[in-house]
Amino acid sequence: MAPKDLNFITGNKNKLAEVQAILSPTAVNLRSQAIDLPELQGTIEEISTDKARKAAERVQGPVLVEDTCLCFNAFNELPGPYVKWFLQALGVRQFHKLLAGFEDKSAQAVCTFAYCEGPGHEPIVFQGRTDGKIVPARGPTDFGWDACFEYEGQTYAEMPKEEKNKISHRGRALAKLVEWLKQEV
Ligand SMILES: O=c1[nH]c(=O)c2ncn([C@@H]3O[C@H](COP(=O)(O)OP(=O)(O)OP(=O)(O)O)[C@@H](O)[C@H]3O)c2[nH]1
Ligand SMILES: [Mg+2]
Repeated sequence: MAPKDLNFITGNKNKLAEVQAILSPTAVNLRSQAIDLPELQGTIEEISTDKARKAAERVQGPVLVEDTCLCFNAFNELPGPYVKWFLQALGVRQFHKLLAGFEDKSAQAVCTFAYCEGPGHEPIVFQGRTDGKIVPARGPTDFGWDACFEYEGQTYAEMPKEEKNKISHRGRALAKLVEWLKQEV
């Protein structure tokens, strides 16, 4: 794969750290600008592609953006793209109580990257999904809902970072992005 410059636009430093770690063994040169973009209400793909178009307009060049959803099966996929506001309102210690009245605690973490070549270009989407379940918080609480998302007996927060990145929604989405970059060159 030839070196490829990507400008990752995100206001979330934890996302950035994971993307840097996952892409570090590849030929991608990652830079980033911390811009908190307005987000549409809509399907996961609509939100990510709209975010990419807005980011490309803002920086007047090629951009990579990402939107993360947490979909509860008992909620028919909600809170999905709106999880940020639920987490902010409840805090990570209370987050699992959302599902208190439901037997089904299963959830999917969904990460959707959108790459846009520049203003006026159609964004391309790369999505990764990981199945897990929502549990009372265990492990460090410094990143989002990591402490409440259990995958095969461990919460994301309890896993060493390299382990999380291997099986995470973000790791899986970036594997698709890297495959695409290889074919592009
Ligand atoms: O425990 C977690 N493990 C993860 O792997 C993860 N990835 C994102 N998140 C959180 O889920 C919401 C997504 O919202 P989101 O995609 O709009 O992100 P954001 O607004 O923070 O940044 P950005 O939109 O500027 O990129 C925000 O609350 C993020 O903190 C995660 N939490
Ligand atoms: Mg956001």
